[in-house]
Amino acid sequence: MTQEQLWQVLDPLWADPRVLSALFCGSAATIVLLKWLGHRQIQQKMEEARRTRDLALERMEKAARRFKQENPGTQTAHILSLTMVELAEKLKEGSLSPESVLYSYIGKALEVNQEVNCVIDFVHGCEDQLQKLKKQKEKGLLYGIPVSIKDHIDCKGHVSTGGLVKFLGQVKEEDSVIVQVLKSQGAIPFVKTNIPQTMINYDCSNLIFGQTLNPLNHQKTPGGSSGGEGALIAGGGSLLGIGSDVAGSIRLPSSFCGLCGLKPTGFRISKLGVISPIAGMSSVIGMLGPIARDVDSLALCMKALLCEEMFRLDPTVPPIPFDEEVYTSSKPLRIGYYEEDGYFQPSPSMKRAVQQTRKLLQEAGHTIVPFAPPKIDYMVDELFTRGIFSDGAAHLVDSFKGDIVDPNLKSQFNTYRLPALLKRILAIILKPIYPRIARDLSALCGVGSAKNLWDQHVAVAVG
Ligand SMILES: CCCCCCCC/C=C\CCCCCCCC(=O)NCC(=O)O
Repeated sequence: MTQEQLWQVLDPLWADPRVLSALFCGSAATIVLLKWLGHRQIQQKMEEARRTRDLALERMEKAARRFKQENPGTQTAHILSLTMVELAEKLKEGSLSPESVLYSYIGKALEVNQEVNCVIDFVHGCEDQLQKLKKQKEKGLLYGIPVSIKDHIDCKGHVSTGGLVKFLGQVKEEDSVIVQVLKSQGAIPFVKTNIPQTMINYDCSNLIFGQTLNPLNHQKTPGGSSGGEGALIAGGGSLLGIGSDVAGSIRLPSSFCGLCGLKPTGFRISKLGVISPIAGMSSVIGMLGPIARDVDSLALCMKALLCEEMFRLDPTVPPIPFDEEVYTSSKPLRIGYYEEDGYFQPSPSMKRAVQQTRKLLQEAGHTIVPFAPPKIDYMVDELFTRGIFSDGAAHLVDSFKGDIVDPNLKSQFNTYRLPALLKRILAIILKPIYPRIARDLSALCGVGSAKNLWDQHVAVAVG
């Protein structure tokens, strides 16, 4: 049949409004059906992940119960009350067994989880790690210390979800480098903890595992993105956690939960075996780091991590060990501080904390120098925000494909996915009334070209 003959057959049909409306309704119904099927598939995957999580929690419960029955004399309350440094000493000298410590923390983590929903998986290999440790002659710096691990850090046999459905089912075949190093130092990674969807957020909620609450006040968030860590440690269910931080993800939950956290200098710790929805973004350097109840725990963790094993497993990590001399030195220091950075409004409690710290440092003989962070608007808008979103948020928006956006992230996500032209027009309109929002919107357009990205990297390097 020629094209002309085909049109002769079709022409009268096209002119018929019933055919047109049937075609329109059919297409609309197909789109709705496909969307519904996609949605249902996502829901099913999330339900499956929740079932797996519930089974893991049951397994934890059984392990803790069995240990309690077999060891009724275990001084759980005493173990849980010790600082990490005290615990490490007792484990090393043998006055406490790694079993008693691990199972005490498994039991407590379950209790805290019931209250604030912070644990998403039980690292079942922890019981094998325990047996392995007992056979080793050499005791590492973290011998017998249970450690909680943020969701996106790979643990062999477990999924790193990023709070995203697309990663569900992808069971990791290897431990991340940081988990390998922790184990080589005698630590026992025992649970994985909750995060916000994608981790580019300061709350702690995703549609797979739900919202994590702050144990100090259930009306509040524990902060994010290492919010599961913050909640678990603040609740007493772990005494050392590994989080990650690009733009506050260790520091915010530590602050919101009354804990200590450290974002180490860039590249200090290996990130091999860690997932990220913005992998490739290198204007603001992300790092893994510890969260704990006190500074000495952070120092002990860093001392343990900055070891030959880390430098061997990831040769891109500078082989510089922890500087004990600097850490223990009592030489007076010259320390800069500010109460307000001229951009973000500090709460009265934040100001108070800075003032109290300043006073204590002065009393300890240090020289305290107030300073104003230079070119703050340029630093925050052009180097930080435009740096994180140098691709115009394209990678982040892509990571939501095949997923449902958590309601907590909806306004954030909707802003990111606006076309660049619209963001630019809105920025121009809003500039006279809301200059900061206008600058944010402009920064969210990204840098535009590879040439501009190189210029941006230079600007970050020279300030
Ligand atoms: C009209 C509304 C305008 C909204 C403008 C939004 C501007 C957003 C600017 C900055 C937000 C950056 C959020 C970054 C969170 C990063 C948390 C983090 O460190 N994650 C990494 C990790 O967990 O490793």
